[in-house]
Amino acid sequence: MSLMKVEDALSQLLENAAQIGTENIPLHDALGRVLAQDLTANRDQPPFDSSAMDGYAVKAANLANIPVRLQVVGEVPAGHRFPDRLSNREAVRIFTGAPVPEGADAILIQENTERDGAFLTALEGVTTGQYIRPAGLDFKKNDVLIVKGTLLEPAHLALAASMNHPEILVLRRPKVAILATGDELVLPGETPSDNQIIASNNFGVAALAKVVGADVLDLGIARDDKQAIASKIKQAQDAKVDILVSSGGVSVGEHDLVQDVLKEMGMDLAFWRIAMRPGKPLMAGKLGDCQVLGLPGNPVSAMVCAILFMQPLIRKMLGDSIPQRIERAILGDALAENDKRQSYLRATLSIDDSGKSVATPFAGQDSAMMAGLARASCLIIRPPHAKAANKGDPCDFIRL
Ligand SMILES: Nc1nc2c(c(=O)[nH]1)N[C@H]1C(S)=C(S)[C@@H](COP(=O)(O)OP(=O)(O)OC[C@H]3O[C@@H](n4cnc5c(N)ncnc54)[C@H](O)[C@@H]3O)O[C@H]1N2
Ligand code: MOO
Repeated sequence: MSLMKVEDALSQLLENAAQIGTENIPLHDALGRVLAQDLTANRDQPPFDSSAMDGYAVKAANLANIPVRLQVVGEVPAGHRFPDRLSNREAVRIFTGAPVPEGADAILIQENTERDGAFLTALEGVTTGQYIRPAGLDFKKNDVLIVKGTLLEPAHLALAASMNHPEILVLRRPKVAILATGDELVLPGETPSDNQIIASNNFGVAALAKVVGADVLDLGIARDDKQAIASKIKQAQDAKVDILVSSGGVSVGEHDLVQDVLKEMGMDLAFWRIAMRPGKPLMAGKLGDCQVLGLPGNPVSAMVCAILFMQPLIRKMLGDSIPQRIERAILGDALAENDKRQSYLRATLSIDDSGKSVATPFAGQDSAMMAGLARASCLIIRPPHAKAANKGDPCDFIRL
């Protein structure tokens, strides 16, 4: 059976990915979410000419010759307003953020004054407009300040608050169900028999889904039994998940039942078996509206396929126009000629003396070895049939 090219499989998967729906959420919950509509200011900021300093609101022209004595006719803290108009040779005690009284056109900072009861002496001159923030300086009502599609960061939330939006329309988080399959698996903390191992894929794959903005439903482990697998898949359907990600049971052995069960439940198979290492048995399909990814069971294969396919799928659903980022480095070690499968080699990243990124592959690349994956900081991409490469040759990589 021929193997599909990685790039073809990925573009087919992403082509089928519809953008997720929207929901209105409180601003406090919006960190890391994707804005679903342009956000428009509901008011001017500041809404009035306001003082930028603690000091005195004055007429700049009165301070042409200093020192000069002015009468202090009132006081205006932030949140209040001076009720009258300032006359010549008058000043109003003012604090940062307070509205500038009518008739005043500058703020004299208090460090440049001497106060003497109801009078002050101005020791320095001021220019017109000094230390006044005019109304609308930051933004004006109806300005679009955060555009649709923005990944919301802390500064966006502060800005949205000052625009007077208590709630915000964002893309829903894609819901991802995660299922492990295999008689040999038990959960961490359970007691494995002599023939069993601890299931690890759900934990790594769930985390990879969460970091790109998904909600995860962990379905646990299904035994290698059609009924058991079908009942877990039914659970995912009942929860109306957007993506179902299984691991294990997608290769060619008699106990690899996942694809059969899914097809019996109505899945349209999109592709199965990719020219890549690790991850050859990767499978994808659609079960109703739900995208299905069948990851291989080997722990590194499951993680690498989740990075290469599941994460871009989630990102695409969240409107990311570049769902996968490929960077360039030079090799920190020589590599042998590659065969027909595109390889993803666990490697470390460093910076050499000239500032170039250097990717150095590990010697051991077995797809069952998790310790190495946890030490890796990138995956070097080796195209099919790549010629032997020397240390210092260029390479592509995906950052982990
Ligand atoms: N004759 C062939 N045999 C295999 C082929 C092939 O093309 N022809 N492909 C190999 C490749 S490549 C991979 S990758 C594996 C993947 O097979 P499955 O997806 O069917 O996975 P399993 O057989 O169920 O498990 C493989 C391996 O991974 C362990 N595993 C499974 N789930 C978990 C989990 N949740 N946490 C930790 N470890 C897990 C499982 O115990 C097995 O050791 O097939 C090759 N065979
Ligand atoms: O290609 Mo399989 O994914 O590990 O070894």
